[in-house]
Amino acid sequence: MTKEKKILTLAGDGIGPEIMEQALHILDWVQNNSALSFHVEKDLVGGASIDQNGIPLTKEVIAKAKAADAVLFGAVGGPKWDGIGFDKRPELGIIGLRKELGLFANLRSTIVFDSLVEASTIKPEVIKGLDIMIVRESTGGVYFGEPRGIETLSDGTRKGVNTEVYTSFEIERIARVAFDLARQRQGHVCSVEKSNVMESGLLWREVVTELHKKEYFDIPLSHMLADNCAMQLVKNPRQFDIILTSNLFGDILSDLGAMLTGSLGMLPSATLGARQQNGVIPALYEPIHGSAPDIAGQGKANPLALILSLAMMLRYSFDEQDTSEKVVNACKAVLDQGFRTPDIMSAGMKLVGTEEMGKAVLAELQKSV
Ligand SMILES: NC(=O)c1ccc[n+]([C@@H]2O[C@H](COP(=O)([O-])OP(=O)(O)OC[C@H]3O[C@@H](n4cnc5c(N)ncnc54)[C@H](O)[C@@H]3O)[C@@H](O)[C@H]2O)c1
Ligand SMILES: CC(C)[C@H](C(=O)O)[C@@H](O)C(=O)O
Ligand SMILES: [Mg+2]
Repeated sequence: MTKEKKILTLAGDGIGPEIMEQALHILDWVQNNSALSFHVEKDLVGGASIDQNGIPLTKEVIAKAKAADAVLFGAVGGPKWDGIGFDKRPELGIIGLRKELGLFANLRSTIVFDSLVEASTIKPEVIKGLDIMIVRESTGGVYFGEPRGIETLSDGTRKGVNTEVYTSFEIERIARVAFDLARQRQGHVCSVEKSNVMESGLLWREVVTELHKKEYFDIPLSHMLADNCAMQLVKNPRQFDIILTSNLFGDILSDLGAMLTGSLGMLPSATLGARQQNGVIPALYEPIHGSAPDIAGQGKANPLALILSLAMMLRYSFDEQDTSEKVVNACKAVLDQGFRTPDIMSAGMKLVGTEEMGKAVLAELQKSV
């Protein structure tokens, strides 16, 4: 009998709760159809937590996240909380969890499913078969660097400051993740920075090159400046296998990657920390998109990015490759059958809402047993 796995679900704001509801049905199915058994606890994060507790991430939630085997996360933020200061914004819910749990490796899987080739705004022949993993550093860089803030100068004008900081330890740690993944995928790594204008970028390039020379010389490695990378991702995205990059560049390039796959609603992610003494790797799984305030509450959101994040959870946290593949294949099958939420809709397809899409995936899974 496998030990019960603890999962903390944090649905968050906007479309977060809508897509989480569908993911939880899939989780139930997994529990009933695999050796895994789950203890699922739900809590508040982001704006929902601000409304209830006055802050976006409570100590209790941090403690529950640390005690869990995995966290499944929806999305945070929205116009309701726009005026709140940076020390209390809903987005601190996710940034704080990454920092508190030491989740430094954000893996953003950018895959174009065959039946969605037409949903992308990029020509089919450019993106067909695309499979990129963006390895984004997620506990450092300009998101956390000091000094930061907004100050009023003596002449009454104001100055906003953020600082990009990377240590060689942080760069080497995330580079290892990228190289190890490349080895598993028999792939290659493109390391992306701005070493032409930023010292942190130059250090990034030096550290990655050093590590590659010492321990990963069997893996093909290239370097690219981030602005060129954005252009190359649109021009010829299949030249990439693994993109290794910083927190900020990874954030931007992964939204770009999402549109290659058809929609922000299609891109899942896993954010992992270092293995702890008890053998557990802290992990959080979330779609890369936000709370989508423009469609929240309308039952239109695409739940597939979160369901695919759940599939990543089965793979990376619970070593359930078969069940993970079943979930991915069920998502592929519903797309092959023509089910489309509005974000991926095209002529001749079957327009469905969040719930119908979730049910269609579940129905496919039920067929697979
Ligand atoms: N991890 C997170 O929680 C996360 C990530 C990104 C943005 N945000 C926050 O979300 C809020 C809104 O940000 P934004 O509008 O810039 O980005 P967003 O990702 O919420 O939305 C951008 C666009 O993509 C669409 N979209 C996103 N997810 C979708 C889905 N699953 N199905 C269909 N369409 C989808 C939205 O409708 C919108 O048009 C902000 O407060 C932002 O800080 C949170
Ligand atoms: C909400 C925000 C803090 C977050 C980020 O910038 O990391 C989001 O855009 C993401 O991509 O996960
Ligand atoms: Mg983002």
